[in-house]
Amino acid sequence: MLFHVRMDVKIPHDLPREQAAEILAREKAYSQELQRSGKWRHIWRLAGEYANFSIFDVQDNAELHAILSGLPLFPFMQVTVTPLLRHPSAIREDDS
Ligand SMILES: O=C(O)C[C@H]1C=CC(=O)O1
Repeated sequence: MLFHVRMDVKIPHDLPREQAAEILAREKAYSQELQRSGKWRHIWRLAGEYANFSIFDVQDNAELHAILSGLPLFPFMQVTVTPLLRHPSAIREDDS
């Protein structure tokens, strides 16, 4: 199942710098591992915002929830999920 996910990040200003750096390093490693696995298909920065648009390809809602709630930055994110399905006019074969 494909999901569009918007992640808006708000790290509190009073979070110690070293703690923020450690969380960001773990976030990057977690994200890149999921990208290598094929579950996190796309990640795009939204210009001018500390936010991304991502596409996930997972088994079901439960797997998506487990992945998102495991993000090291999850406590500092607002996450918006939109389930996707193939558009009847789509011509790319790998878009499902
Ligand atoms: O920077 C972000 O958009 C938040 C988060 C998502 C993946 C990652 O490495 O950081």
